[in-house]
Amino acid sequence: METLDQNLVSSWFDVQSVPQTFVHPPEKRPGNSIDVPPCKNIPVVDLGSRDRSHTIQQISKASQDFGFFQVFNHGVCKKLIDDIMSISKEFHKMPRKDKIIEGSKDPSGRCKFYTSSENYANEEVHYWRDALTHPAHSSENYMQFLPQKPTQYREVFKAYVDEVRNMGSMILEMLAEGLGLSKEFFNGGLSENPTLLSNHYPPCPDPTLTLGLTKHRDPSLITILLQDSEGLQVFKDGNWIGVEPISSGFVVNIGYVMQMISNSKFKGADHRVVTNSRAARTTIAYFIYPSNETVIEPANVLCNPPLYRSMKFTEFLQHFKSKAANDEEMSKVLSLSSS
Ligand SMILES: O=C(O)CCC(=O)C(=O)O
Ligand SMILES: [Fe+2]
Repeated sequence: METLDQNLVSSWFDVQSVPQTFVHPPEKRPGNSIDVPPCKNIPVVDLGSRDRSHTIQQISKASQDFGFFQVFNHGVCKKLIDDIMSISKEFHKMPRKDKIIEGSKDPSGRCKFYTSSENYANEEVHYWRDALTHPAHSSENYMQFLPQKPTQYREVFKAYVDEVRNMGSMILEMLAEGLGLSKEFFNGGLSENPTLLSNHYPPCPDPTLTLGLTKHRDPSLITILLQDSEGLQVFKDGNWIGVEPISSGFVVNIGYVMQMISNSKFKGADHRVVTNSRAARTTIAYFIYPSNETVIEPANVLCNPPLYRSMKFTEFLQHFKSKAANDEEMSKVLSLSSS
């Protein structure tokens, strides 16, 4: 039987050609669109601006038009951004056995190191990435389950998530206000379960055939992403457009949960990751998820009429896991008309 350490893309990526099990069918592979020009229209927002209502306007419009924006002047210090990026790269550079050991200290499996998608055994075609994920609260109780190597991992992680949490709250407050809801609307259960995901995409001999991640919409409220180089693409009006990395900036995208709560005023954006043949790419995603029992439904004031039915986040996730590949199907099961 194949084992994780052999399957890790980082264990064998330096091959002459792409293995057949990583070649996507023509309609899904990127082909020539690996090199789409970066899009200058995705708004880049100054979160520290004194003109708060202008900022709210900017991020609300971006959330309607693209489901994506970038932020700078966000309060997360540059050193922490550099440190979390370096420590993640170091993690993915460790010997494969160490990565597996360090990523499996949590008996409940919430800290997990894997390759391709979490569903390797059942996927038709594999993805060109390795990933480490774990809860992103900095509680002392959970620290024991995080990697101990690289030696600074826990310390850097804790400092990083403490600051990212504040930025996340600030963004959620502004999105709430932009929707006409109270500033605190997303506090509590709706944002109780932040999760970190460190993605590593090794160089690939033929990026036209492969994907780091297929077209998807995040099952989060919002996602806050740090990227070290290009590779992220957004599907907009039938075309793929590149999200250009900005120095010390974050990419923010709207997830399905926000789409449901906002009654589709804000749109979850479809995105994917393409690979490149030059250098490995590392990204760190901070997903803001509700707790499992939290009910998600369109906010009352936005219901004229409600487009989605209420459900607990766990139920939503079950639908997402079985229907994620198909947005139309997903809309059907979430919409009121299906209940
Ligand atoms: O790595 C990226 O650029 C995006 C990752 C992503 O979309 C995800 O992890 O959901
Ligand atoms: Fe994503």
